[in-house]
Amino acid sequence: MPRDLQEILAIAQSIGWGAAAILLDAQQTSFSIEQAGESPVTTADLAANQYILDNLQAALGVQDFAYLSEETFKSQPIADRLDRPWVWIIDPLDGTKDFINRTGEYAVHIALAHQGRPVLAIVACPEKDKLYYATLGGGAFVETRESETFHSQPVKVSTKNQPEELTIVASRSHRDDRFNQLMQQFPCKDQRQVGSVGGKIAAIVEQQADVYISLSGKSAPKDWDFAAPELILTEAGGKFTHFDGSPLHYNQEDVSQWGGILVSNGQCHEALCDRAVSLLAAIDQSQPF
Ligand SMILES: Nc1ncnc2c1ncn2[C@@H]1O[C@H](COP(=O)(O)O)[C@@H](OP(=O)(O)O)[C@H]1O
Ligand SMILES: [Mg+2]
Repeated sequence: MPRDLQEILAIAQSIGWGAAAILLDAQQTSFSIEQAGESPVTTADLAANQYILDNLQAALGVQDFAYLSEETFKSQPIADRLDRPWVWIIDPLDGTKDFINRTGEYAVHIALAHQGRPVLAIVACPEKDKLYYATLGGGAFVETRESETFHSQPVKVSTKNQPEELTIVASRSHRDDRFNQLMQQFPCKDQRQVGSVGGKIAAIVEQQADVYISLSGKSAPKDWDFAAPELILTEAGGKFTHFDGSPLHYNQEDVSQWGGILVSNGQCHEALCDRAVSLLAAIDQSQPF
C-alpha cells in the first residue's frame, strides 16, 4: 500500500463532497450538453472530473496511482493504467441522463482498485446531501452534515429473504426489450426505476430496496459505473456479481462490463441469479433479439 488507507479515505471523502457541490451548483444554476446521444456529456461532468483528478493527483501524485476516469479514458494511452496495481476509477457524474432531465437521481463515484478489485469507495448523492463510503473489510457508512459538522453511520442491507417480497431497482433510461421482458417475468414484483448506479446501491444499503439488475445490450455499463457502488454494497453485507455468480474485474483492457449483473442483499442471491439465467434463456429462445 503506497499510503495509509484511512488517510486516503479522508482525502477521497473531501473530494467527493467537493465534486457533489460542483454538480449541485450546476444543476441549480446552469449547464450545457457538450455531447448528446446514448452517453451524453455535460459541462458539469467535465468540471467535476477536472476537480476530482486535479485534487486526487495533487494529494497523491501519479507515481503510485493510475487514473481511469469516464471523461478521460479515451484520450489516455492504455499502458498508463493497464497492469498498474493501484488505479483510481472515477465517474464524476453517474446518471447523466437523469441529471439532464432533472430527476435529482445522479451520483459521484470514486473508487480505488488494487489488482482490479475495489478497496476504497465513495458514492456521493448531491441532492440528498449524503456521501456513502467504504473500505475493504472496514464496513460501509453514510456521511451526512449539519452546518460544518459531519456525522457517519454504518449502513446494512435488509434481511428480507422471500423473492416475492423483495423490492427491485433498475435503470430508468437504459432498457431494451430483452431487459424489459426479464423484469416483467422476474419474481420480485415491487419494481422501481432509479437513476444512477450509485443511487440504486444507496437505496439498497438504506433498505428502501433489496435487489438491482443490470443487463447490457448493444452497449454495456463501464468500470466507473460499478467499481465504487460495488464495494459500498458488499461492505454493507450484500452481493454484487455476474449472473453466473462470478466477481467483476476492473481495469482490464475492455472497460465494458458485458452481460447480466445481479446485486442483492445476499439472502437469496444464488437463487435469483439462477432465475435470471433461466428466464433469459427462455426469452432468447422465444425471440431472437
Ligand atoms: N446498457 C448500458 N450501456 C451503456 N451504459 C450503461 C448501460 N446501462 C447503464 N449504463 C451506464 O450506467 C450508468 C447508470 O445508468 P442508469 O442511471 O440508467 O442506471 C450511466 O452512466 P453515465 O450516466 O455515467 O453515463 C449509464 O451510461
Ligand atoms: Mg456512469
